[in-house]
Amino acid sequence: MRIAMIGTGYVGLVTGTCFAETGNDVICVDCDAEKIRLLQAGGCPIYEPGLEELLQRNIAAGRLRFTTDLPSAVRWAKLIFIAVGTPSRDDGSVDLSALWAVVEEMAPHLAEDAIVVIKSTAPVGTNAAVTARLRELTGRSVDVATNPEFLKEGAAVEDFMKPDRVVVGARREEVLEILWDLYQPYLRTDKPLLFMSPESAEMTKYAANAMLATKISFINEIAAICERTGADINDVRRGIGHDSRIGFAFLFPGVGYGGSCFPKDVRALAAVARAHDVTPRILEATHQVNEHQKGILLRKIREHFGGALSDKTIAIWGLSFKPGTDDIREAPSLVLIDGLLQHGAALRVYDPEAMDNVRKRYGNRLTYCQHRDEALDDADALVIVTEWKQFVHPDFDEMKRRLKRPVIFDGRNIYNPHRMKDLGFTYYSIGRPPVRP
Ligand SMILES: NC(=O)c1ccc[n+]([C@@H]2O[C@H](COP(=O)([O-])OP(=O)(O)OC[C@H]3O[C@@H](n4cnc5c(N)ncnc54)[C@H](O)[C@@H]3O)[C@@H](O)[C@H]2O)c1
Ligand SMILES: O=c1ccn([C@@H]2O[C@H](COP(=O)(O)OP(=O)(O)O[C@H]3O[C@H](CO)[C@@H](O)[C@H](O)[C@H]3O)[C@@H](O)[C@H]2O)c(=O)[nH]1
Repeated sequence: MRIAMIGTGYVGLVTGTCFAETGNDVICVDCDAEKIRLLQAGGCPIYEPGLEELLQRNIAAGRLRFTTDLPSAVRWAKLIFIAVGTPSRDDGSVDLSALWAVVEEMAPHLAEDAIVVIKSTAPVGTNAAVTARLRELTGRSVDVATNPEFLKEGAAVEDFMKPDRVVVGARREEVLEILWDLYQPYLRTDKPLLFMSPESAEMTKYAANAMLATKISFINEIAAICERTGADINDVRRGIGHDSRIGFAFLFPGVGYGGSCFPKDVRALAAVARAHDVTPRILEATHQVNEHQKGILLRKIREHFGGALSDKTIAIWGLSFKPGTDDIREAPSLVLIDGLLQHGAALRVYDPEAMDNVRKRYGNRLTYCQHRDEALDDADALVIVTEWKQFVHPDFDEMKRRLKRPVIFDGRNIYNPHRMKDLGFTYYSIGRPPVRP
């Protein structure tokens, strides 16, 4: 199948590469000329486990190409996926300007039998609006399907190759058949392709993200109650997770959800609800709890040091919004860094992949450390924001030698409080009472 992927970001690049892997001819398009130049030169603009190897293999096989020339790519392709960003506006509603720019630019170049597939997350009604606009621009009826993407960053290739399900919203059976054929290699076990209306497909994407975000805000609220009452959230989490009606997934307490999806999609669905006279009480609560949660580490740090931080040096481990990615969009680490800087603290930071992105944002206001342990040198405390695997088993003796004081604020509950107490640390975590040596 000849596929044009318009928008070569986290989703477009992973999706395009994975389509090439099953033998399709794919051309990835982006208006960012620098990104395309890097990809054409064999580089990879993002960190995503397994992606680079897959990219190289498919480029070498001649199945995967990159261009800024949207018209030529559209003329050549049978399937045209749109995977551009759909960010939030200030009021929480979705900014679809990139998607509309693509629709306007592609229209004159669409082949007679081309199918447009919206992969970007876009609110209910977008498919109908794009269909109507393409009819105006081309003077004929163009097939427009909605095929939301459910991959997670840090596990994007794995998620795309082995999806729990594929959702296709389309108005004609023939379109479904073509997309079924495309996705069949990824659905070889018992995983379904679910066919529905474009409206239901659009809602499914938002409902899935809102449900997952709500679980996280729920457990973070329970963690806050645990902390005040002497209960341990980790025991409570296990106590409820074993109930098969509840399960364990997405019930890890932490520093709030970040990333380019949950924050914006919860707000976007709330905006859609309000626009249709539905009061989105749960969605608003989910968002508010999360905003509050992003401040939890700063509150604990200030309380520990009695408010003043201007003579303190804080070490931070983990800057990306989750492990396995270099992405810092809406990362809780940024809220913490902004707060600590505002209170005058000096910061020594380390992340295995996200340092370049953080450096672009903060310049020389932070000290960037090459190695995990280097960040600890002469710091008054260590703060763990992202649970990268390499933070789980540090040398605690070395940690104590390097830190000015043996104090840890753990935003991801990666250590056992009893052990930390025995090792001589003052240890704060989420939803568990603090321990002191
Ligand atoms: N990141 C994820 O994990 C994820 C997962 C599922 C769904 N989504 C959704 O997928 C969409 C894309 O997300 P992303 O994280 O890949 O975004 P991204 O910002 O990483 O990538 C978007 C790309 O589109 C390009 N672009 C913008 N306007 C363009 C135009 N007119 N022509 C060509 N290229 C253009 C940008 O230069 C950028 O490279 C969003 O709607 C998002 O909500 C994201
Ligand atoms: O139990 C948990 C699980 C996650 N998180 C946080 O939630 C955020 C999002 O994590 P995750 O969902 O793993 O990554 P994303 O790449 O944002 O993926 C989400 O958003 C994508 C974009 O829409 C969807 O495609 C995915 O299905 C959906 O999981 C991160 O900050 C995590 O630290 C928690 O705090 N506790």
